[in-house]
Formats: sequence, C-alpha cells, structure tokens
Amino acid sequence: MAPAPTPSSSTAKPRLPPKSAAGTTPATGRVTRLRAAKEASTTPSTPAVPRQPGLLAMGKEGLRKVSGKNGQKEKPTPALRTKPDGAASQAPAETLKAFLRIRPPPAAASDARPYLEIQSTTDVLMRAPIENSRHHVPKPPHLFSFDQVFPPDTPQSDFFTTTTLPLVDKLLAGENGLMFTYGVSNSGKSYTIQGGSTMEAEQRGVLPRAIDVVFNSIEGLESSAKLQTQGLADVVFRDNDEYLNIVDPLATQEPKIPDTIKVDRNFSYAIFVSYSEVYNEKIFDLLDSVLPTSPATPTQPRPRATYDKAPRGSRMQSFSAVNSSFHMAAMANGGGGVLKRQALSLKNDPEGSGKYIAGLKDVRVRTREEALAVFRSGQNARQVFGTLANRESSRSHGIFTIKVVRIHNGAPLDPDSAQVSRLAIVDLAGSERNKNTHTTGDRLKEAGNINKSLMVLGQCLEVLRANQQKLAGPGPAAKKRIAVVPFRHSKLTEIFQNFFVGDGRAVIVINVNPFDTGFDENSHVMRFSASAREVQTTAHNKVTVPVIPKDEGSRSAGDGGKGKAAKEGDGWGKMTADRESQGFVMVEEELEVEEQDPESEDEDEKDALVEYLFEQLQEMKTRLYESEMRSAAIEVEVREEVAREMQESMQRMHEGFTQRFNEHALASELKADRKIDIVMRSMTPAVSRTYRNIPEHSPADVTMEEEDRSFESAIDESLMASGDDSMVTSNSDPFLAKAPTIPIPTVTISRDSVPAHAREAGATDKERNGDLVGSEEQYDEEEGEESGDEGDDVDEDEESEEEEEDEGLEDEEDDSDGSAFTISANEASDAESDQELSPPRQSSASPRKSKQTPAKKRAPSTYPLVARESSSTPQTITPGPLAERVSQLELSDDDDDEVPVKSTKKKRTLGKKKVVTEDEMERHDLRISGAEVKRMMKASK
Ligand SMILES: Nc1ncnc2c1ncn2[C@@H]1O[C@H](COP(=O)(O)OP(=O)(O)OP(=O)(O)O)[C@@H](O)[C@H]1O
Repeated sequence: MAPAPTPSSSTAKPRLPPKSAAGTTPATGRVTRLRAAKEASTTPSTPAVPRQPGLLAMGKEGLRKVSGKNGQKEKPTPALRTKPDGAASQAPAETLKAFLRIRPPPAAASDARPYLEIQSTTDVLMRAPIENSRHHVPKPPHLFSFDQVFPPDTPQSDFFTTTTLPLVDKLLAGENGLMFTYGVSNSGKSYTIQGGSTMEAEQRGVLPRAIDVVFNSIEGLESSAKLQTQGLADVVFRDNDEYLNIVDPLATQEPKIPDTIKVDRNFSYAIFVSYSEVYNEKIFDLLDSVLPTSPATPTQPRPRATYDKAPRGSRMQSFSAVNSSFHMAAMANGGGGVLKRQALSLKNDPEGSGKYIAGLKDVRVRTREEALAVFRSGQNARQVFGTLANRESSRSHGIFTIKVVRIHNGAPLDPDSAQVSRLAIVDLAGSERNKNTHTTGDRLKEAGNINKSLMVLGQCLEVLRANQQKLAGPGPAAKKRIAVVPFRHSKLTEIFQNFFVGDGRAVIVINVNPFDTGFDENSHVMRFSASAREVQTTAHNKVTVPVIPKDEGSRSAGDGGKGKAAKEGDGWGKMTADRESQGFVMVEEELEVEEQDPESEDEDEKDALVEYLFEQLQEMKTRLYESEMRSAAIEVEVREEVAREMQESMQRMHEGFTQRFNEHALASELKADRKIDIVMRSMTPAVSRTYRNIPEHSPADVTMEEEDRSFESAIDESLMASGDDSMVTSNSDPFLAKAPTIPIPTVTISRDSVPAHAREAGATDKERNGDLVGSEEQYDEEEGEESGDEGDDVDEDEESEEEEEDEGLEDEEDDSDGSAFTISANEASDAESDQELSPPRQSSASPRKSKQTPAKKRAPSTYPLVARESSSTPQTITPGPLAERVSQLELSDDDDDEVPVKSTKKKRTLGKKKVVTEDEMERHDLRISGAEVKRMMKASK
C-alpha cells in the first residue's frame, strides 16, 4: 500500500545529500566526521543544505570548543560568521513533534461523551466533566495544540505515514530518530506501536510497519560484510558472522506493507535490532533470554520454532514461549532454579555522542521475518518477565531499536566508512499517578519509578525548552542562567538524552482515551505534550572537530565546488582514492574537544547531590503516600467499627424502648381496665346493696380490695421492672414532684345523697357490725386490723385521702394519655348531684413520704434499672410481675363492654371501698343477698 503523500513521505524524500553538503551528515561515525572535515575545508562557502549538528569549521582558527553540556555553550566560529547567508551558523531549529491520537470509545462506553473536542487538525479542546469541577462550577476548557491530531477513526496506515515514516526515511539516510508513546494505561500506546490483536494488515502498528519499510527499501542492497555494532555508533568487522538462530514461520504470513523509501544505492545496508526494557530504574535486555547463546553458521539448519494454530495473540505467545521458556529454563538452571536477569549499565559512548547500554545485544537481522520474530519474542519475554515478576508488562518502558549500518560500496571493508544510524521506538509505561493506582509495597515502588522517569522526562523537556528560549533571548545575561537539564535523574532520560540535544529527531505520540480514563491524568499528559512540543531537538550537543593538514587547507579551499562535483559523480570510493593521491591523510585520532567550564566541572558533584536529594525526595514521597494509605485504611476501619457499634447500640435502644413501650401500654391498659372495673364494681354494689340489702363490708369486698391493691402493686412493679416508673405512684414520681398546688376538690358522697332505703340497709349493716363509721372507715379499719394497726381513725382517714389523691394523680396521667377517663369536681357534681364536695385541700408531697405502698418500696430494689441496662442484648422480653398478675387475675376485656360511659364520672373513692366480684354480680342477679354471699365466703374460708 502506498503511503499517503505527506511532506515526509517517500515520494517527497530528498536523495542523500551531496557529500559536500556538510549539513547532511549526522554525527554518527568517524568517517562522517572526517569526510565532513574534508568537505568543509574544500567547500567552505557552499553549504547546500542547512548545517546539522556535529559539523565542522575549517582551519585552526575555525576550530571551536563546544561544550558537551546540553548545547548551552555553542559559540559560532569566525569562519561561519563570515558566511553571507549565515545558514551554517545556526542549525535550523526543529521542534520535537507532538502528535495526539485519540482512541475510539471502548465497547462498554460507546455512548460515553468524550471530554476532548477536536477543533481542527491541530487543536483540541479539553473540557472538564462537571463532576471534576469544584462545587460543580464548570472549569474553563483548555485548548491544546499539536502537530497533528488523529481522531479515533484514524487508520494505522495513515498514522504511520504521518508520524513514523519520516523517521524511517531519516534512518535510512543516516540520521537518528526517536519515537515514544506517552499516555495513561489503556489509552492505546501498545496498539499504536505493536498493533491490534488480530492479524489484519490494517491493525499492524508502527513498529512492524517500520521494519517492513526498512527491508522493502534496502532490498538488493543488503551488505554481506561480517559486521557487529559496538556502542552507539561503532562498527567492527568480524571473521565469522553470527546468524540469528530464530525464525518465526508465521512472520512470512504476516501481512506486509509495500511502502518503500528510496535509498542511496551507493551504500550497502546491514540491519541490527535490539530490544530492552527499563523497569524499576533498571535496564534489561529482552533478547538475552530468548536468543540462542551459540552462533550458528549459515550452513547450519536453523531450528524452527513450533507453534499451534491459535489466534494471533496466542500464536505469538506459543512461538515465543518455545524460545523463551527454553532459554529461561536454561537461565534458571544455571542460577540454581532462580531466574536471573542481569541489569545492564549505561556507559558513555567513546565517540562522545551520548550513552549506550553496555551489554545490550544488537542482533543482526537479514530479513523482515527475522526482525519481526525478534520483536515478537522480545515482546513475549517482556510479558513473561512481567508475569514472573507479578506485574503487568506495560509497567515497564519497552525500547525497540533499529540500527541501520551503511557501508559505502567504495570501501566495503573499511569500518570507518560505515555509518550507523538508529531509530528507537519506545512504548512507555502508563503514566497514571500512583495516588490513583492504590498500590503499596513493590507496586508502589514500581509506580514511583515509572512516575519518576516520566516526571524527569517532563522536567528535562521543560528545562530544555526554557534554556532554548533563554538562548534565543537577547543579551548575554539571560544565557548565564541556563539550567542544568536533569537527564541523569532517570535511566530513561539518560538513554535518550542525546536525542534531545541534537542527535536526531524526536517524535512524541500522546495517546488519550477520553472516554473511560481519568480526566486529571489525561490533562496532565496533555500539559506534558504542550511543553514537549516547544523543545527544539537540533541543539548541538558535542561537535567532533577533525584536524586538517595545513597544506591541504589551502588546496582544498582552492578546489571550490570541484570536490563536491567529483564526489557526486564518482561516489565515495573515488573520493577516498583521490584522498591518497592528494596526500589527504585520514586522521585516525579524533579530536573531540570539549570545553570544560568551571560550572560544568563541578556539575558532577552538583549532580550527585541533586541525585541524592532527588532520591530522598522520592523516598519521602513514597513513605508519605504509604502512610497516607495506611491512615486511610485505618480511618475506614474505625469508621466502619463505630458505625457498627452505633447501629448495635441503636438496635438495643430500640428494642429496650419497644419493650418498655409495650409494657407501659399494657400496664396502662390493664390499669385503666382495672380502674374501670373498680369503678363499675364500686357503683354496682352500692346500688345492689341498696336494693338487695347487702352489707357494705363483706369479706368478699375485702378480698377484692386486696386483689385490687395487689394488682396495682403488680402494675407498679412491672413498670419499675421495665425501667419506666413514671406511672408508679411513689414519692419519686416526677409527676408528683411537679404536682400542682391547685386545690383539687375532693368529691365525697354524703350519706344524705343515698336514698333512704339504702341508708336503712346501710344502717342495718352497720348496726350489725357495730360500726358507725362510713364505708371508708370500715375499709380502713379492716385494713388496720390486717396490719395490726388499730384505732387511729384520723390517720386512716388521711391515708384514705392520700390514696384518693394518688388515684386523682393517676387520673391525670391517664388524661395525658387520653386513654383514661377523667373525673373532675364538675363532672362529679354533674353526674352525682346528690354528692357533696368536700372543702378544697392542698396537695402536698411531704405527707406522702410517710406512706408508701409495698409496691413503691419494693420496686427499686427488686428491679434495679441499672441492672437491666447492663445487659447487653436484652433480646427476649421476660414476663414481668404484671404479666403474672394479669394471668392470675384473668381479667376479661368484656369488662369494658359492661361499663356504661357515665360510670366513668363516678368518684372513684367510692369504688375502693365497695368491691364486688362478677360472681357476686351474678349472684345478685340470682337474688342472693350480700349477707348470704358473705356467709358463703366465710364458710369457704
Ligand atoms: N486507535 C485504536 N483503535 C482501535 N482500538 C484501539 C485503539 N487504541 C487502543 N485500542 C484498543 O484499546 C485497548 C487498550 O489499548 P492498549 O493496550 O494499546 O493501551 P495501552 O495504553 O498500551 O495500555 P497499557 O499501558 O496498559 O499497555 C486495546 O484493546 C486496543 O486494541
């Protein structure tokens, strides 16, 4: 499939620049620099293309010392300053390219509304969801600009053509490149680099596509030289070649893209690949564990990996698993059953163009299938190690590097004629912050290291941008405040520092999933890209300056454009041949002159301190986070415990109150019933006695009275037992304490109000009993006899009155409930016009203290409230004395029906003295006289 036409597409690709064009040759190999020196000396004033980093000035006066630090110290040479157009004095500033790729909504959130709105091909508007806004006040939207925004439906091919193909183009032309994907988990980084989960051509990611394009382009131009790369950009020739002992048969079936880039056919090409990962600030070689340790010759048959017919993902796994498991098992056996990976260190490249990973395998691949097989098996090793380490593979940064070695056909055996360029494609770990990952222990450390490396990357880009702005600013003062770029604070930035300071082009792909990943995280990612985009990647890092022989200098200068023409026409071989004849000496020694200013001298010390402080800071942050997590966990536990206890307590209270309420209600009801019954009975005998000549004070009356008292005592006890003594008639009764001092008229029934025949009957009874005192006195006397206290009529009267008062107060309580009848003086007078009111009297609590019912005295000690409350789970309601009493008495509810409403207006003091049972009532109906009943009861006793 042909790539879409873009400024950097294959059709637009410029040919390899003329050898005289100093600016076209990157600072990658010795030959490059030497040749550049020659070119610069011979064609001083004809830079055909803008000058690139690592280029030269001419003559001794033209040599310049260039600081190796971050490009701050570049000084234009006098020779370059004299150039009329000034093109070579300053390399064209190219900013780091930033692309935004928005992934399509996941199936689960297909109707979700994204918080990114594409405004144009370069701009997106990021609008905070309302729930992210404080107090639900919408935050203002932010506009972010990119080199290009790729909407969710962008095909992989279009994305590759725009973002990666230009880098591949430069790679084959001898320039370095870096591409990395940045974003939170699940935003599509792996999809962008590796591709989708199916084998479809359209799903293939930028990395397999780049491999395809490289091999498509060099087809027929492969070098047969026995080479091996060294360091960043060195090549050595070997006596025997190392053939990769790994083949993925299915790689041949993997759809191939037809894109091709036109390359310089004066060169032959050799491709090397490496795959490393940075995990927890340690660098590992992913190919170390999956590649055979002993080299195989081309004549030896290569072992073919087996695989099963499984979907793509498992196919890759099964293929790689064969290799991976074999070698991993070997590693484990060698290590006493423990799988060990050797972390690799970074070393300064002797060529001075940055740092390289010492010991990382650069595997020569001769076909795209081999390259794909290496990539897939390295990918699988990443997953396997991730699984073994109980982590996700995406928690490491994966760095796949393609190295292209170009050997000029004119000097096929000269290692110095080899140019090495590389393209690193990096799948960065998810950039979520550890506060959102809720991790602890190893995972927290891992998250901390991921965040550290990404944070340092962001810091580096920010400092670079600020430095470049200062450098671009007017006046020398600003340039003195150039900040140190903290590349060394993380392995990731240390590896790639040379890319950011002029050793190649860099492209950053921001992956965003605006549907189901956090707004805050993604806005952090977007801000990162905003500062990254302004970084210029063509700042000069280190310039290697060749020594030019004096006698050649003038001659070369005199050549003018001839040299260029000769080289263009005859190629590199002719040029090198001419060198000998012209007396041009290839200088073996490299003159890498670095300007070490005092600031940079002590930079190492500063860096060590900064490094230490940074580590301390990171450790503190980790500890702080851990303790915050612990505190949060403890808080949650405490809250849950308190809530649980509170709930239990509320439950207990609820049950207790329910129990008390029920008892209270039962007691009230029974008491009311009983009182009604008492009133009814007190009224009925009076009438019946009157008409039937029943003596007022029969033993049955006394028995009933005792039962009444006992019943009321039982009610009081029950109330005390339930913890509610508000209805108990005692001195501690709050109603009594607050008893109003309003004179309450006592209703008494005078004897005159009794009909004459009744009086006669009563008189008869009294005469019979030899007692002239009224019915109350009769009762009191009998009670006194029972208690052994005889003779004090006055006291007995008082007691009776107090009992009346008690009942009156109880009536008041009943009134408050609205469930009991009310007796007032008016009602009494209305109902009983023949009754006379006793003079009003003061109600006082003090005399009451001298008299307490047995229930009043017994209740607190028998049922202490505290004892009840100390019980933690009063789940069962035990029957109290009231219930027992009720069952003994077996009161019938039918009593209510028998009581006429008007009877409630009777004065109850009468009832206490006139008691009759239902049996007696029945007997009355049978016209049995009271005297007879009395006799019968005496007899039964
Ligand atoms: N542009 C896209 N088109 C279609 N599917 C996509 C796209 N981007 C991502 N996906 C799908 O979204 C899912 C997550 O993508 P991917 O694994 O690449 O995310 P990631 O950022 O690499 O996550 P992690 O950091 O956890 O590895 C995958 O199933 C992938 O197929």
